[in-house]
This record gives sequence, C-alpha cells and structure tokens, in this order.
Amino acid sequence: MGAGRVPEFRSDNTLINLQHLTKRFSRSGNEVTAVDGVDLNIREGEIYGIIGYSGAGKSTLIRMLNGLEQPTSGSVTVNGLEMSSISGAELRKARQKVSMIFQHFNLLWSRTVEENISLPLEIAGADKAARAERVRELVRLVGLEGREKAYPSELSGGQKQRVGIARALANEPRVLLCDEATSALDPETTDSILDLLTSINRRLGLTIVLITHEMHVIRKICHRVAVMEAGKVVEEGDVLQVFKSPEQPITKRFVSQVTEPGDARQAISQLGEAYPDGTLIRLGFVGDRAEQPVLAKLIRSFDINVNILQGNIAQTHGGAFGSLVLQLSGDGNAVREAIAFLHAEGVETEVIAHD
Ligand SMILES: Nc1ncnc2c1ncn2[C@@H]1O[C@H](COP(=O)(O)OP(=O)(O)OP(=O)(O)O)[C@@H](O)[C@H]1O
Repeated sequence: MGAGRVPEFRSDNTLINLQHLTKRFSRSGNEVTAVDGVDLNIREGEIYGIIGYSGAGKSTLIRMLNGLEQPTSGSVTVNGLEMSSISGAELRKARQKVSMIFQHFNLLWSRTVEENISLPLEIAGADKAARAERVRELVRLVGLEGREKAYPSELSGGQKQRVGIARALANEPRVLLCDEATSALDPETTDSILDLLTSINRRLGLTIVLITHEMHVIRKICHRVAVMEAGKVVEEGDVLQVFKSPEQPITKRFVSQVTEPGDARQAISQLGEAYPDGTLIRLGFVGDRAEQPVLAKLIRSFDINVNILQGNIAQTHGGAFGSLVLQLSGDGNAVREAIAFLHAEGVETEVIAHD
C-alpha cells in the first residue's frame, strides 16, 4: 500500500479533549472508580496509544470517547461536540464519525465479508449502488480482494480484523478507536494489521486512538502515548521521549518489554555472575546522537576494562532509540570516575548492578 510514500499529516489542532473524565461503577454495593479524573488532548491526524495493565481503565475510557459509556463526571469533546451531553439520533450520528474496532472483531457470522462491510452503510441509508461502490473501495483499501463472498468462519484472524477495519471506515469517520485490536493475533499478523493502520492514518489523515497492554504496539505505530494505572494517566508524551526516559515505575516496566527481552535480561544476569567484580551499567541513546565517540573516550581515558554485554536499537515513529549494557571492571575509584564522566557527557547512565 506504499505507506512510506505518503507524507504524514499531523496537526497541532486538538480533535479530542477529555476534562476531568471520571467513571465510577457500583457493583454489589462496592464502588469502583474505573477512570479517575483524566485530562487529555488528542490531536487531529495522530496515532495516540493508551497503555496499561488489565483493570487500569482503558476500555472504559475508550468507550466514553464514542458514547458507549457515559461519564460519571467530566467531559469528552470530539471535534467540538460534547459526546457526554448528546443522546438518541444525535449520538448515533456522532458515533458514525468515531468508529471502533475490537479485539474479537465483532463480525456478523451469518453475513459475508462484503455484507459485513456494507452494514453501516445500510444503517446510514445509502442506496444499493453507492453501497456496492463503497464496499469495493474498502475491500481494496484493506487488501481483501477475492474474499468478498467468504464468511467470517472461513477467514484468518488477520483477515477478520481487516473486515472490522473496512466496516469501521465505511462512513468515513474522523476517528478510529482500536480496543486491543491486535491482542488476539500472532506477532506476524499483528505487524501486518499495525502496518495497515499506519497506512490508513497516512492516506486518510485519520486520527487513531488505540488501547493496548503491549509496548510493541506503541513503539511500532504511535506518535504519542499515555500510561494508565488505577484509572489515572500517570505519564504522557511523545513515544520516543517516553522510551528515552520513562519516569514512572510502571512506564519503565512497559518500556523494558521492548528494550530488554527476557533472554537478554537472563544473559546479562549470567554475565554478571560470570564477572562478579564488575559494575554493570546501561547507557540510553536516542535518535542520531553519537555515543560512539564518548565510548571511545571512556576507554582511552580511564584505566578500566569495558565489556559490551548487550546492545539494541529499535525504531519508533519519531526516530530510533536504543541501549547498551556495559560491564566496567578495575579499580573502584576509576569505575566511579568513568560513570561520573558519562553523566557529565550527558549520556543517560544507569547502574544495574555492582560488586
Ligand atoms: N460495567 C462494569 N461494571 C462494574 N465494574 C466495571 C465495569 N466495567 C469495568 N469495570 C471495572 O472498572 C475497572 C477498569 O476496567 P476496564 O475494563 O476499563 O480496564 P482495562 O484497562 O480495559 O482492563 P482489561 O484490559 O482487562 O479490560 C476494573 O476494576 C473493572 O472491573
């Protein structure tokens, strides 16, 4: 679909504004605050990710963006229209412009691919010829040519989600909400669906808001991210910035999902055991900043041994980031001075372990 050739459109205009958004549920006499005073601005044309563990309040929050759930207090405004204050026909109309895809696709099993995609057009009252034309376009857009007459039971998970995406785009929404849209898919299919969402974002300038518990999804396609914990947004920012210097403990855990795969962590701890006299440090680097000269200077200037234990680099929408794990060994003072030197050079440096 050539996503890379289409220029990116992102404006500074706020499309979605959440103010002190709160949702409480009462369940058998107990009150649960699912969303707790959230303030957020989502800009037109961006892919905005909300990440959190199970129970953090993500689903409740995203369901308030299209009026599937009503806030207990606070407001949701989409393109100047306060979703929390409308109902009935007005809400149904507004919902056509804020459509949604789901983890389990929510397709109608008795309808074919093209009949599923056509459904929102039927509901909106489009005539038969216009529906057929639009369905053809959408089938092409999501890459399902040749599968129009298939039933959902005959499709792979990725194909089912493509039908979900086509159906969600039928009435030309301004916003696409994705509720754990890739959580039921294997890693390769996840990547192909994320590529499709990126491509749609670029081609149509569509604003996408997604919720997930996987940092890989955030890293791969989001421009900005909010981290949710116990109903609150505890950290928010550009994806690259959050990867570079996560502040909250929960954000650090999410970032380490991507930067420190389990086997790498194990390898580091094994190396740490093999060289117990060393100090393990992790250097963080971002974009095109050159840490290499700093490393060369470190090795030249201090009488210590430097072993590179692990290095990785990953791409985000905003650029590359990576980390390098080093083992420094030698005289304790020299090691301390070397670390002070790295700090002074402005390299993000964290001591992981020392003897
Ligand atoms: N309809 C409901 N009635 C009562 N409690 C609810 C309801 N919906 C959500 N909750 C509670 O609100 C809290 C947040 O749930 P929510 O589903 O929004 O979190 P989540 O981050 O999306 O987690 P998950 O990924 O597991 O769905 C949880 O404690 C949940 O049990």
